[in-house]
This record gives sequence, structure tokens and C-alpha cells, in this order.
Amino acid sequence: MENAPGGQPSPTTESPALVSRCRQLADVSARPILEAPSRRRLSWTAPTGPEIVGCGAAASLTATGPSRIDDVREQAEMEFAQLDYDGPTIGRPRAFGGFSFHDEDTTTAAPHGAEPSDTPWDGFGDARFVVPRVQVVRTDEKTWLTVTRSDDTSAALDRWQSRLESAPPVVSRPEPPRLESQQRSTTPDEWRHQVRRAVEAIDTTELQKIVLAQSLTATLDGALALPTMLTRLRRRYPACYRFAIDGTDGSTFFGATPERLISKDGTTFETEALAGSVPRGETPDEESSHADDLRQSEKLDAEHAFVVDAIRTNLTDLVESIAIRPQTIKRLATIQHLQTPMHGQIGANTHVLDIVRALHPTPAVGGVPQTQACETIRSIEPIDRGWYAAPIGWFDEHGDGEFAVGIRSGVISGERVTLFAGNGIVAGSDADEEAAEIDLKFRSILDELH
Ligand SMILES: C=C(O[C@@H]1C=C(C(=O)O)C=C[C@H]1O)C(=O)O
Repeated sequence: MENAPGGQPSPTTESPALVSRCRQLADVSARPILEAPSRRRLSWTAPTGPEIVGCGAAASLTATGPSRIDDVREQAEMEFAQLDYDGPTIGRPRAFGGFSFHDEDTTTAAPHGAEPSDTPWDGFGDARFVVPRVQVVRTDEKTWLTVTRSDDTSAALDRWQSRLESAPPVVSRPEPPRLESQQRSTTPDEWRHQVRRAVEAIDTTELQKIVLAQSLTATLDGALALPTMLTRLRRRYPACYRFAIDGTDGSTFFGATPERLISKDGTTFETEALAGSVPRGETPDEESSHADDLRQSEKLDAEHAFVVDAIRTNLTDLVESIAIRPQTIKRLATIQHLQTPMHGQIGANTHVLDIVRALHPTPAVGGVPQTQACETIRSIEPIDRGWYAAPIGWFDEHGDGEFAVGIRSGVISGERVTLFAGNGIVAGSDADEEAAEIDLKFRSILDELH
């Protein structure tokens, strides 16, 4: 955008310009930002990236239905065209948010089997991104504060700097609440029935793989403090993406997901296939026997190969090159997965959201073929997936950004937390074995709540 002399936005600009300024701070905690609920808080930490925390909305992007990813991109281009940022790249403003799993417009359609009141997703919509008014980026060595507003940016920068620098250090953390009760969306019998229907569809139609999910609603005896929750997830899951994002109704979607959907930086991108799961062992012997199962099982290999193939196929037309690294195992606290990292070169003008659109949902969370799998999920699953297993992340004015798959996640609504977990079903899947894996996935977050 054009600036008038003195660096201030030109008064002739039609809509108010967003002025964004960044300042490096002494190493301060971003906790004061997270301690203020109802301020549209967000938190995002990639396994090897800085911690980013934000609040407020300098710009909001929302969209519905099948075109939601393109619509967000279009709106973002208009908003970012109004942006006047002067500062280091690390502190640049970004749009943070996520998409619903399904394409269907949830503002008009109730999900199969779920009354609107059953859903914890009212505050999220089909797509919602926010350029936060206040953003703090912390690496191990440095902290940057960025304020983005259409007025008084520098006064707000001063206010937030003094607020962050004068916040008292945390001496003791509040006791976590106790778990009062938990309720599953799906009984063991219902699950067996659903898996039977999925396996039948696999045996008799084109369907080859489908991921079926459940929810678990935990009731606690007190509210969950988001900063404490994120600290626990950081300690327990340093190799995962930890995220939290407030809805518009006081609820918060959060999680610690092991699965990268895409990261794009200039002309390079990285993605991965993550699918095929076994438990962690209680002893070294048990551990290596599970790892052997993971490497040798033909069924798990097939589940995983669907994901590798779909990512490669769906990216072919979009990227300049793609290389597949050797398969490894991603070990987490309760569960371990087959992982195949992939990386490559891409045109600088390709937006990260173009890649998100091409990839989501991968067969790690949807199925093969994609459209039939999503239709079957909607007809079999009794829950509203909302943003679970969907792309969650950020992008910047140049179309660079990073998205994770929103699994190992849940929605906090006061003293209730609704968690989600799913598992891949292929020919020959056994409902009870699949249920045991879903339990491990629920536990990964449930164990950290109380
Ligand atoms: C669907 C989930 O996880 C996905 C499914 C996996 C599987 O079927 O083995 C493994 C990792 C994830 O890609 C979940 O955690 O809810």
C-alpha cells in the first residue's frame, strides 16, 4: 500500500490500512496474552519453530462450504494488500486459523445423527482466520512483539511491551482440575457395527480405506487453564505441533498433533505421510516387539502406502519436484506411527493454501477414494468432526505458511472438554483392535487434562 510522508498510511486509502510494527523485547513470557480469555487467543508452536502467541483480531477471514479454502485465500489477499508492515521477517503478521474437516456448508446442514446442540463447534464455522492484533514470537534466544491495528499502533506497542515486561514470573501453577466423568460418543457395540459397515463397503465397493472417529466428552471439576495445558503439552509432546485457538463463543480448540500437513517457505515445501499405529511398550522388549509389528505388518503398510501415494499424486501438478525420504517411526507418549517425510521444490507463487486444498483430507484422516470416503464417513460417523482432523495453521502475506492436521485434539468449553480420535479401517480390520488404538489416541490428551 502507499504511505504518506512520515510512514503513516495515506488518508486517501479506501478502507483503513493495517499498520503493523514489531519490537524486540527482553525474554518475556507470553503468558499474559493467554491468561485473558475471550480475547480471541491463539497459540502455535511447530516442533522446530518458535512459539507464537496472539490475541485480538486486526482482520478476520471467514468462509463456508466447499470453496472455503479459496475464499479465505482471496480475502487474505485483500487484507494483506492493506498491510503496512515494517519489521523483521520473524515478527511479520500472519493469519492463523483453520478449516472444517468436511466440505459441506455447516451453517445450513446439520451433521448426520447430531443435533446442533450436540456440537462443540458452534464458535468455529467452516473456516476462520485471524490476523492477531498482538503477536509474540519467542525463540530460545529472543522475543518479538508485533502489534497490528488500523489506529495507534505505536501506543499499543508501548502498552503491550510494558504489560508483558511487568508481568510477575509464574511461581506456582494451579492444580489441574479433576476428571469427574467421561462420556463416549460411541458404545463398543455401535463401534463394531460401524466398523462392520465400513469393512463391508470396502469389500463390496471401490472404497479401500476409511478413517472412522469418535468423541469423548470429559467433565472436569474446574476450568482448565490454557497456559498450564500448553505447558504440559510442550513437556509431553515436544515433537508435536501444539496449538490452541479460541472460537467466537468462549470455547477453545487445542491439541498436540504429530502430523504435519504442509509447510512452505519460498520455493521449498515439506509434508509427510503419518499413518499406521501400534502402542508404545511398557518394557524395552515390548517396545521393540511393537516396533517390529509396525514395520512388518502388511495391513499397516497398506494403510500407510495409501497416504504416501495420495500425497504424491495430489501434489504432482502443483509442485516442481517431490522427494520421498526413508520411512521412519514417530514415537509418542502412548502410541507410535509409521512416518514418511517428503519434501520438494514449488513455484514461489504457489500459495500454501493451494497445497492445503490439494491435500486435505489425506487418507491418514479421510480415506481412499477421497470423495467416497468422506461421504461414507458422513453416513456412518455419529459425530460432528468440526475442525478435528482438518488443516490448522497459519500463512503470511507471501503465501508461505505451515499447516498441521488437527488430530490429538479437543474443544474446551468451560468445564467440559470434547476430545476426538479416529483410526484407519482397511479390508480385514478388526473392530476391537481399532478401538484399542482409538483409546491410546484419546489418552494422549486425556492424560494431560487432569
Ligand atoms: C485419525 C487419527 O490419527 C491418524 C490415523 C492413524 C492410523 O490410522 O494409524 C495414525 C495417525 C494419524 O494419521 C487421530 O489421531 O485421531
